[in-house]
Amino acid sequence: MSEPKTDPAPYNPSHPDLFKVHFQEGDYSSSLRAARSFKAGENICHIGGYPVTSKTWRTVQSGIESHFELDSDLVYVNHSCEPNVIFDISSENKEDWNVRAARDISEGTPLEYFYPSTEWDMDRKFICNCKTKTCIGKVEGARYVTIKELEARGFINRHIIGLAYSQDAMDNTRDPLRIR
Ligand SMILES: C[S@@+](CC[C@H](N)C(=O)[O-])C[C@H]1O[C@@H](n2cnc3c(N)ncnc32)[C@H](O)[C@@H]1O
Repeated sequence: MSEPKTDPAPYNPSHPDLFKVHFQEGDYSSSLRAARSFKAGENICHIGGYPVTSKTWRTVQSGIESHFELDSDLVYVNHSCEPNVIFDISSENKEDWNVRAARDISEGTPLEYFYPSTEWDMDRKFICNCKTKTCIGKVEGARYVTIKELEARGFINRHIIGLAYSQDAMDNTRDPLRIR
């Protein structure tokens, strides 16, 4: 005899006054949309979560070998190569981890951040559909992006900058004539 069907738990928005999930049919096509407007530089909310032992498609990298699972609707923030929000997790104090508006954002706009600003080598890579002028094409993590391309995004977390410069130094030691 088959198990009786139970209804899935109803969606309970984590920050209804700030943003809401826009559920969309199809694999991973949902997004998070602003529930009000934000000014450039404005702190949108705190980034909270719990540490996990290995990275997945939904974790965020907070250090060279540390990853955490988001505890809110922020898990629905998609990637853009020209992002409108910043995930700032550079502080050693987790209380200071915040999502900030990278520019003015109007109500209803999808909130998107640049995934390589937190991720070095992503668990699941994908072809970007952001359709911006500066699109990097395949989103794999900062390991596969040049320092110039990273710095062009304006904000990259400290652990990623450290990893990128270490990789660059190692590459230049192997090939001193290489221009990155
Ligand atoms: C943490 S989830 C973000 C929420 C996701 N869209 C969903 O519906 O659950 C990350 C996944 O969303 C998709 N995604 C995010 N940004 C994307 C982009 N710019 N282009 C294509 N797929 C994207 C990818 O499948 C990625 O692995």
